[in-house]
Amino acid sequence: MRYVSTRGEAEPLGFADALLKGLGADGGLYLPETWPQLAPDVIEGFAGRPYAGVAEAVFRPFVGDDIAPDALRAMIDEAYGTFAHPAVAPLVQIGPRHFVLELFHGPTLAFKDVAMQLIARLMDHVLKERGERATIVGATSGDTGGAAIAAFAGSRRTDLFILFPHGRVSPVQQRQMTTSGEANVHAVAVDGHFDDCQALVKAMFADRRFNEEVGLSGVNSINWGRIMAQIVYYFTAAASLGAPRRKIAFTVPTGNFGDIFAGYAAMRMGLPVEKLVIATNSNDILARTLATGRYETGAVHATMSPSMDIQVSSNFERLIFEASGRDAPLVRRLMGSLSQSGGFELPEAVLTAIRGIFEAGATDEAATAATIRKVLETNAYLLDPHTAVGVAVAETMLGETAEGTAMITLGTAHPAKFPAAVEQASGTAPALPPAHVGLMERTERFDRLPADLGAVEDYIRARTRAELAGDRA
Ligand SMILES: Cc1ncc(COP(=O)(O)O)c(C=O)c1O
Ligand SMILES: N[C@@H](CCOP(=O)(O)O)C(=O)O
Repeated sequence: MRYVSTRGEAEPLGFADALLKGLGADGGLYLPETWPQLAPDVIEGFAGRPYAGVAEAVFRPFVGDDIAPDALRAMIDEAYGTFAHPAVAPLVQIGPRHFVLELFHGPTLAFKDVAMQLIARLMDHVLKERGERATIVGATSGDTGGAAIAAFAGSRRTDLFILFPHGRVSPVQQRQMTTSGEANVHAVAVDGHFDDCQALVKAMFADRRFNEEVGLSGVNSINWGRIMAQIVYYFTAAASLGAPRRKIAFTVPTGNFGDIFAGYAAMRMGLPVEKLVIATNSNDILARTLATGRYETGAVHATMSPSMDIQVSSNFERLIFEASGRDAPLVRRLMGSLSQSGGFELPEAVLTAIRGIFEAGATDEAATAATIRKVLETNAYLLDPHTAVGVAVAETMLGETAEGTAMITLGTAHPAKFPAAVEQASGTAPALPPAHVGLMERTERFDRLPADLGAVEDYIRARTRAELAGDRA
């Protein structure tokens, strides 16, 4: 399988190269040249199969010959062996035809673990085969950073630099990033929003000299490997509820559009999905775009679902590429307008194509809190605020789905990652699972930097050299 850039000016790459590069040299995001197809009987056969087996079937056509089948299977088994639930991603019913897909049983209690546990192993494998090292940079609004640190901590082939917005992540999220104690891990609090962190990461990729000097790699959902890993749970969840014979809709709490794009990918691979619902908090740029056709960035609002406090939604670029019939010049024009004027107008045909598959809704803080309360009262089930955004939007969409359709809302984080918000909404304080007790007492180590490219690059250069010197010693 070859991977092409959404901006059409970077050379197509094989799986292993696309995984290590992360972002195209033209600033574009990689996508498979064609979508592999899974036949209806194969999808039906996923019901009741162990998660790792489904993952292997989904990954194989994407990975091709770049990784030997036995090695791939071993990495999949190891990655999902770190999950605390035997099903990896179990479903919980919260209404007559409404289910929450729990994606938070991994090491850092958020859905990011599903992909990060796998891609850390894949990257390490490829680097080892090539005798190379990589400097990995990541931007986080809270969860990607912790998941990346848990997955890469202690790796001798990577230095990991995670940029998070200072004062804008939950205390649990911050401790997961700042207490690893591993020398190859660097948590950096940036004076700014998540969008500033993400812009810094993209600017580092665009700086060719720096990129080559440190051997840059990325683990945000700009990396195709992240999306690929997230496709699996759309298949396992849908098949366990009767797909492809039963109709399924998904609602996805959305920020950077990576998770829901994985649902789109599953659909393109043959999974019948009635609709994909984008759920946002008051940072509702995607809901506004679907309503008006204009993608317009604005001020970031701080909410109780901080990991979705995002304006520039990276993976929307992948959707535009797809919905425009893979029109790379159009993507270049729209992304140019985004960086120059903070917005762009979607052509009518692209908007119509998107509306044919996606719907979108936004909730405010009061509705999110009310949803946490209501689901606790009716189901004795505690939602985290991000999942609650999804459940609140899904409830408004259920009436518009066909009779019998099952609605699956993605449960993206464990409520104990956001105890203050959950307690304020419901009166119940969620406790960290036993494996995480003691996290809040560990010593923190992080540095604070301005949202300035030069300062961040100098910081990384200095630490990467120190790491290399340490390795030689
Ligand atoms: C808990 C949680 N929910 C939802 C999201 C949104 O996911 P995505 O950025 O893939 O749209 C994030 C962060 O990305 C998150 O951390
Ligand atoms: N919400 C995310 C933001 C980064 O998203 P990614 O999926 O592109 O890594 C986070 O928690 O960091």
